Amino acid sequence: MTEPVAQIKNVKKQIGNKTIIHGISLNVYPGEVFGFLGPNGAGKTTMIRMIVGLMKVTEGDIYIQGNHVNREYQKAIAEVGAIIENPEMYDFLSGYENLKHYARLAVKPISEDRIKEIVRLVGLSGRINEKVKGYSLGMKQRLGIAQALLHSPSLLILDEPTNGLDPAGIREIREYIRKIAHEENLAVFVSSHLLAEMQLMCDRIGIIQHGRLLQVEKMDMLLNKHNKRIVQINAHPLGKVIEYLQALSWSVHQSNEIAHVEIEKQEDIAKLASDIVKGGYQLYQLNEKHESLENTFLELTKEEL
Ligand SMILES: Nc1ncnc2c1ncn2[C@@H]1O[C@H](COP(=O)(O)OP(=O)(O)OP(=O)(O)O)[C@@H](O)[C@H]1O
Repeated sequence: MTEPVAQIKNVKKQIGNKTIIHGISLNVYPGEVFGFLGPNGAGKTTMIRMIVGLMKVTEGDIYIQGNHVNREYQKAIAEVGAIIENPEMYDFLSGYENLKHYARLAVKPISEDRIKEIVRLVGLSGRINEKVKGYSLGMKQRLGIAQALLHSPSLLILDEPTNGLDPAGIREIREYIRKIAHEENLAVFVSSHLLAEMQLMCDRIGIIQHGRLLQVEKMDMLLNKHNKRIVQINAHPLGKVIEYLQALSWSVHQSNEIAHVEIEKQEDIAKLASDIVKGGYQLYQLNEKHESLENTFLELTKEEL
């Protein structure tokens, strides 16, 4: 079993008498993009600030490559590359000069080859000698990622990396993030409030709401689980219809005077209607409802009244 790069163990955060994070535990593994998904105010930035040691945990522990973030800060932080607010870049310098400047500030020496390799990885080789002021926002983001990766960290943390980007920019960032995770065997922890974006970028996601982690799941599992096709039927008498359908091996459950039947393909709809009528029951209504991940996410994070 691969060792996790980041281990978050029962972390709590309290500010004044307000609990912002209520005991979150999760691991992030090398080579994976882990999405931290939740609505605004859920606690994503607070969690990230604790992971990078910008904020103290109230309770619990965070380890990066086995180093405790508070007790072994220098060692832990050497393994982290992060973009938390917009990366600071000098507009009047070229992308390359910016990276050179950061390389000089680094604790460990960074080779010329490493700079070139990172520039290639974020797809800026052709434009790296141009001044940053001519870059698109997406290019600036990628330069920021390059800067965060210069010292070869094991964990890359990105807080809402697609904020402010146009659809083409979002797509680019998404593709580069996936590529970097896989090529560098890097653990990437990325936060967002946008499900559609996370769906395409992440290998696993954790859903956070009101400082609680509601669910952690592999993306493909989550999609399979929630991409069920459901047919809602209203038939009479409903209880009997449900028993009858279950006896015919349909997967049925009832909610609010409606029966929900799971189907796999289009033809199942005709078969279902025909079974009900053949059983001698009255079919009043039948319609398909797509249970998407989006609905599930909205359901999960719905504000409690
Ligand atoms: N210093 C603070 N004092 C009191 N409350 C705070 C403080 N910092 C954050 N909070 C509260 O903690 C909650 C979580 O905030 P946080 O910024 O972590 O959420 P988020 O998920 O990152 O949302 P967003 O995407 O809007 O930044 C919010 O309700 C916020 O108001």
